[in-house]
Amino acid sequence: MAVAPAARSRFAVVGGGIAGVTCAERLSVEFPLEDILLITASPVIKAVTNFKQVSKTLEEFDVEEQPSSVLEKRYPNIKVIESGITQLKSKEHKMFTEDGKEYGYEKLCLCAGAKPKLIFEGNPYILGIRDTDSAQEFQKHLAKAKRIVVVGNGGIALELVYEIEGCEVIWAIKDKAIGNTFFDAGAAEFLIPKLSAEKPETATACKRTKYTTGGSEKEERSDTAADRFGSALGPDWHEGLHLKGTKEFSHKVHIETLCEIKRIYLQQEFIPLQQASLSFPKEKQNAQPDRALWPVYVELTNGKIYGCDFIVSATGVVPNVKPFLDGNDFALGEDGGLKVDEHMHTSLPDIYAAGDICSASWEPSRVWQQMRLWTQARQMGWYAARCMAADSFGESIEMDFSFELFAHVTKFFNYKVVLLGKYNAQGLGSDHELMLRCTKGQEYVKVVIQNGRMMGAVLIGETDLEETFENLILNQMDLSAYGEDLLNPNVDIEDYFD
Ligand SMILES: Cc1cc2nc3c(=O)[nH]c(=O)nc-3n(C[C@H](O)[C@H](O)[C@H](O)COP(=O)(O)OP(=O)(O)OC[C@H]3O[C@@H](n4cnc5c(N)ncnc54)[C@H](O)[C@@H]3O)c2cc1C
Ligand SMILES: NC(=O)C1=CN([C@@H]2O[C@H](COP(=O)(O)OP(=O)(O)OC[C@H]3O[C@@H](n4cnc5c(N)ncnc54)[C@H](OP(=O)(O)O)[C@@H]3O)[C@@H](O)[C@H]2O)C=CC1
Repeated sequence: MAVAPAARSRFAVVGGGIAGVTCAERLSVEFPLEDILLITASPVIKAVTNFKQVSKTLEEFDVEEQPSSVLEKRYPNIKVIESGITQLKSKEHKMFTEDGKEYGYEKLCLCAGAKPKLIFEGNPYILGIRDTDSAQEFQKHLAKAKRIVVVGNGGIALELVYEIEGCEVIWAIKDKAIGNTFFDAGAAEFLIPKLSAEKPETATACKRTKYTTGGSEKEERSDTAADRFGSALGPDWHEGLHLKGTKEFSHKVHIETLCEIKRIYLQQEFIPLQQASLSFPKEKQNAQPDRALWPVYVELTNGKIYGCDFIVSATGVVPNVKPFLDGNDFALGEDGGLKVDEHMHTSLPDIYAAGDICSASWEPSRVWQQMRLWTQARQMGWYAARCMAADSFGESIEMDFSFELFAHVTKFFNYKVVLLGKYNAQGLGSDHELMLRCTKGQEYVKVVIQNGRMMGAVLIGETDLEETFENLILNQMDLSAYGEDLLNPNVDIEDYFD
């Protein structure tokens, strides 16, 4: 295809998710007289609205899907190009888009996000959930399903098993307890009863980030890069969806622990093997006492076999670096993300990265770690823009305060969940103690202590402890003298440390 002559911008950003949009907005404020180019494969952008800093590091905001024209109206020097980048030529400071155009840049920030890391990729019975389109596809399949298998033990699986109604769920996890990416076995134990309870009609109010699809009618689209690379969903993504199968019950979740999927059989492969009783002892075919026929069968590494309508692979993400960054010599982290230093700079000159696409490769604070989350996408996008500005002015810049302490507020099983610092004692070895307080059905509080200092905390329920604990982790005060009083419900901990 003939390529149109290059338009050159001083600043360009790739990606219309939270990281890219926040970066472009900040650049637009820093450089009001420059055109800021935002190139994105998605037809809508994700904008942060109603941002509120609730404490030093905890933040709340709403996220809205908007047409790019709304962003351009709010920031007249941002120009949005809706076309996927097919190739980056970093040595020439040039990018090429699907619609045959070429764009030059002086400084570029890559915010192309990540995509689901699917098991058995390519199998038509495996679904992943990332963006609005894949969530709607999932809903469509679920509406006809009697039983599904969910694989994975992180954020998406936790949300799905709780939200799905009227469909049996076989949840296959590698670990002993549910929710390994967010909490420990104690918290899992606290949450489990919710899976057998009726779901409340309306969710209880809870302070956290909210997600809305506002401002745009979804248009009919052809299969362009936009469909393949939508922005990631986020908090409350399931609220607008009807996640109901064909049955009338609320929850019916069966958990298979310490296992992975070994093999997947289509019905036409499975039935002859079963009839010949070749490799499937009857006692292991747990899930078909009714002798129902299923479109697909899953063999787990524990030897059990389940028939189901389809499988959800909620098994994490891989940063979106292929194929458009091929041919450039980026240093990659172990997780496949673009390595960035403390100034969000990749290994290549004039190229920065932020959000799910990047791997934080600086020496982090003792109580911060990267997790691919909405809040970190916003913080990184904002900070990357400030670093790009500082480099342009030849100024130095200090690491943003948001990277001092890991802080995440979310909601699982309709409980408010706050995670602070090394909430799971990540990287602390065995040299730490845990303190717990739990009231069944109400709250679960876990604190991680090392050398008398608080290193992390998990707060489930309306504990009101987040600000005090955030301060205690940040100031690293020696808490040895307080002992058990730290979690004594009869001691007003806030007054104690005022
Ligand atoms: C189902 C689900 C639920 C989630 N829930 C939460 C939650 O409750 N809390 C939380 O904090 N986080 C949550 N997350 C994670 C959060 O959504 C992501 O971490 C965050 O949105 C990442 O933002 P990003 O801007 O880095 O990437 P993305 O949002 O993925 O945006 C990437 C952008 O790059 C564009 N792009 C990709 N390739 C190209 C290309 N070649 N050329 C041009 N543009 C390109 C895409 O179109 C998109 O606009 C959830 C994720 C999912 C999938
Ligand atoms: N409320 C929130 O904050 C939410 C956040 N998110 C974010 O969205 C992104 C995508 O979510 P999700 O897909 O759940 O990713 P997560 O990274 O949260 O979890 C992935 C899970 O899949 C497991 N896993 C990985 N490979 C396999 C495999 N081959 N077989 C079985 N299990 C496997 C992982 O185990 P192991 O860790 O042992 O590898 C982990 O339990 C994440 O960045 C997540 O943080 C999503 C939903 C809600």
